Amino acid sequence: MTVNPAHTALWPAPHASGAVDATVQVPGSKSVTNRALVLAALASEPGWLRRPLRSRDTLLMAGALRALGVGIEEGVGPDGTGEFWRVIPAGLHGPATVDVGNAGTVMRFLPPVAALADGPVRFDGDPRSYERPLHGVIDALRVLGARIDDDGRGALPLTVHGSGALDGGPVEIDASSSSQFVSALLLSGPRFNQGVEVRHTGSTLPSMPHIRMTVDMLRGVGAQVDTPESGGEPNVWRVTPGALLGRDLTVEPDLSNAQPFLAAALVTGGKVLIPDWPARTTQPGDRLREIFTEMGGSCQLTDYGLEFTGSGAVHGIDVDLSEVGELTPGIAAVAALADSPSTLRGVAHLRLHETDRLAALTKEINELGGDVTETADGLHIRPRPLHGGVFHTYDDHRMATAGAIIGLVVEGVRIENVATTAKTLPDFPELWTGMLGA
Ligand SMILES: O=C(O)C1=C[C@@H](OP(=O)(O)O)[C@@H](O)[C@H](O)C1
Ligand SMILES: C=C(OP(=O)(O)O)C(=O)O
Repeated sequence: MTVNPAHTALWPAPHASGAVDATVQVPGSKSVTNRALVLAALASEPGWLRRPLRSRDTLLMAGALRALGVGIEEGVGPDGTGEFWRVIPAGLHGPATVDVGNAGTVMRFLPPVAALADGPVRFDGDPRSYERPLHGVIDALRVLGARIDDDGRGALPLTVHGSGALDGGPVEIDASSSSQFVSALLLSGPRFNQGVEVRHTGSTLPSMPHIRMTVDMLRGVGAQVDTPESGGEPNVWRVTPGALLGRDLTVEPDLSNAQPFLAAALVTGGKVLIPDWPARTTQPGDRLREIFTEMGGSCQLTDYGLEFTGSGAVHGIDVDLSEVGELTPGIAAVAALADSPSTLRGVAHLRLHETDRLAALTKEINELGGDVTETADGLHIRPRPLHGGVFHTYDDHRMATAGAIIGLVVEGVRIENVATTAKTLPDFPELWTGMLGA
């Protein structure tokens, strides 16, 4: 967790002069867009993604698939339907080079795709990508028949020597450091000769909604998937080999990226409407309805979207976030402004996210006068009056949005490298000032 010396720009986080009252159109989900791209690339016919997220992580995914030979055409649909991407699957070819940036979805979901290519595919990325766990994918692919050159650390950089096909079959992995290991193997599973049976052997498994999203989207393109929830064995997922359909999919708004805007209503006692909030979704951000209600707000899901209202009071919370880890920075920011202490649990794996999120949140909130301590698997947050100062982001988009939440009620917060929000929400500064009516 080091401050990036290349990023000295400081963004004065806007201070809210009163209760916010805004409608915020949140761009598409990163997790849905990148799964949809992979599934469309592996399909046996062209497909469409409407309102895809255009951000660093999704453009890296699209760029990588193009490098492997997949056609991705971009366009704008008729009035009101927004942008679309048309994905035209093709034979997957190496040699190719993939830049994963610091995108967990790209570094985990694409090595199994590369194993199906007909030549070597080299994976590289940001310095932080070398530290993020990948052993679950590398070891599993070797068991399933792939040849991979790496430096033995179970991490990037590496080369997958695709041979045009992969045997597949049963494999055991420990996915306690990232659910994306499971998702990665399942997404390409229909294209393995024997399909895949993934058995998770670790003691914990984070981010279950994201695994459900993978299963749901696989079924949506015609794959047969057996899961623990559909009567299978606990911790075992089975994907049958078979062709995938091309789909016409409209991407839901990113509910985790809706978080700072909902938080704005909560901490200012205001009101925010997020249009197109899905009535049914696998996105973990949907849990915010419950979490932010417990922290003092109230919400109503209507045909227009989610209307979230702050009461003026912000309460602490004791909550297990293991299923929804990516919400932790935003919840920690709200908790630092609450009227009682909070305990956030079940998120030890966040130490290996974009940055060590537990250390980064502790340090940055405490430097504004807060009282946060790290626990073995989370944070203990005792609210104290905060003051302005620099909020470092460590190349982590969710640190930047967490700092912005605090800046709404604490004057003089300056966010270092707010541009890091481009990972999943390039328009964040404009959406944020727009919400405040600036
Ligand atoms: O599959 C996905 O789209 C994601 C899974 C989660 O990863 P971990 O299980 O590694 O936390 C989540 O934190 C990440 O933002 C997106
Ligand atoms: C953990 C995250 O991303 P990634 O997909 O890179 O793991 C995140 O977006 O909070």
